[in-house]
Amino acid sequence: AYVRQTAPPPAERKPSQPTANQEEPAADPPPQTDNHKQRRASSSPSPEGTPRATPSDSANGAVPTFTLAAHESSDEDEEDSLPPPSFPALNSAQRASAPSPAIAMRPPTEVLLSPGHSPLDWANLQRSGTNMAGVPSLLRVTPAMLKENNGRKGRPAWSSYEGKVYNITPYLPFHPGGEGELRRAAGKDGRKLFMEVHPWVNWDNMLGECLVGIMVTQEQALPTSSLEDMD
Ligand code: HEM
Repeated sequence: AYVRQTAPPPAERKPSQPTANQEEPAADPPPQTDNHKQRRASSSPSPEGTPRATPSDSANGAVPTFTLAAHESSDEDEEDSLPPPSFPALNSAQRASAPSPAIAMRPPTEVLLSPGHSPLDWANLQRSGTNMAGVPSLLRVTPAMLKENNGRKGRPAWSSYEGKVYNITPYLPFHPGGEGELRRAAGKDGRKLFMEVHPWVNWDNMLGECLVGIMVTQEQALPTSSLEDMD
């Protein structure tokens, strides 16, 4: 037969059940903040409301109430560590209802992506493992090569981000900010433009299958000066 182990002392049990006993009136409540009182008052059982267990019905009355204060403060710690709210979402009410100049840093961009070019379509294409770099193997890309591949005159559009070079050509019709905006980064380092608009976007996730290679200096690109030869 199953024999129940001796329960741990309440002080040890409490942290794993942080909210369980919050609404139970304590026999002898400790001093509390106003905020705490309000919360408790709004959730306290009324005689006409749903019947609730009274302290005498359960062992909860025995739980030391000082842990409530401990929980309260840990609550605040969690809130403090949350990241700040991000820029208003495209579909947020703040944007829709005449945003204040202080909040709207620039007007919302209305970009209509052609059918089959939604973010989900791009995600599926990336996941399919299709190599979209347009090169047979990873290259060492010199500044001159990057500049050359600017998407004009039938050439591919490359763009570098923190030393990695991506072929952004296949992504152009998928870019939620529009093809024209993305083209501004063609043939150059796009990090600054990128970070000004959407620092929350992860370019390596988005363009992993478009990786062309890494940036090197002109000298590093020369066969005679590769790292192996220098040893
Ligand atoms: C190649 C790297 C880039 C990738 C992977 C990329 C990806 C994205 C993604 C995923 C969004 C939607 C963001 C969201 O809804 O939160 C977006 C929006 C946008 N992107 Fe890019 N982007 C890139 C480069 C750029 C560059 C270089 C510019 C500007 C020159 C730019 C301008 C914009 C704009 C204006 C929007 C619309 C944002 C809005 O209205 O909230 N993007 N981009």
